[in-house]
Amino acid sequence: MDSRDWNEDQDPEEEHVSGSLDTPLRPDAFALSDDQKIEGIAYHFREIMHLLGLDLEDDSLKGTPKRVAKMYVKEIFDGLHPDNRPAARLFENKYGYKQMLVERDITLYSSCEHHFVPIIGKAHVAYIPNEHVIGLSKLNRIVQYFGRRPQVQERLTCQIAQELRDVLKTENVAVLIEADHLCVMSRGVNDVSSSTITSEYSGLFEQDTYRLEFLQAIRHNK
Ligand SMILES: Nc1nc2c(ncn2[C@@H]2O[C@H](COP(=O)(O)OP(=O)(O)OP(=O)(O)O)[C@@H](O)[C@H]2O)c(=O)[nH]1
Ligand SMILES: [Zn+2]
Repeated sequence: MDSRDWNEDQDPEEEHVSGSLDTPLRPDAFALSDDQKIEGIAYHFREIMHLLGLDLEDDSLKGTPKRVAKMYVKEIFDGLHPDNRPAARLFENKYGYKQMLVERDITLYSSCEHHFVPIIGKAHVAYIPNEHVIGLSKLNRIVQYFGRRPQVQERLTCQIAQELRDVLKTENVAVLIEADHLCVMSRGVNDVSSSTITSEYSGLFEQDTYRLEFLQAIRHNK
């Protein structure tokens, strides 16, 4: 493949207005293999470095285009590919557990889709089970999967909540994310003290009692 073909048929003026929670993807987003994507991204990243005036013969810099491309495709953006959606390990709720389960302080790494710099934070999730409970680590994996995309924090929050509702077959779900955006901290307004909180509550969590119990649980010191 000539990596310069990448993106050729996309009209840069075209507006992508999506009414759904889905990350806006091209219809042919999965037409290329990972290796083809890495080759194309490395080519273009080399061009970016070249335009910045960097010496691509330097032994520390010459591997960077490929390194960045691999990092995008295989690591920080691998949540774009549905093949990487975590399998949800469910167990029968034999114990009849009917209270809320809160998994708090889940490490969150994501990337700002406006500037392609990191979003770093914590996600707190809760649900009230019906017939099934989920393996705890799968809650972390769901957060990780949706974090590993270019994101805005609002969509990230809603995507995680929707996935939990789908997987757990219950509306009784809460998600709260508190995060620092490097695009706000290290450039632009250069504000290192502000942080961003987003939340989504559905089912019983729309009621104050449940919401407050959740908020209290995530604020409680370990
Ligand atoms: N709502 C929302 N905005 C975000 C998020 N991440 C970054 N942004 C904002 O996206 C906006 C992009 O605005 P622009 O004016 O196009 O970009 P900019 O010129 O770099 O703006 P500044 O960051 O103010 O310098 C900025 O205000 C960012 O702070 C997010 O998760 N949610
Ligand atoms: Zn940003």
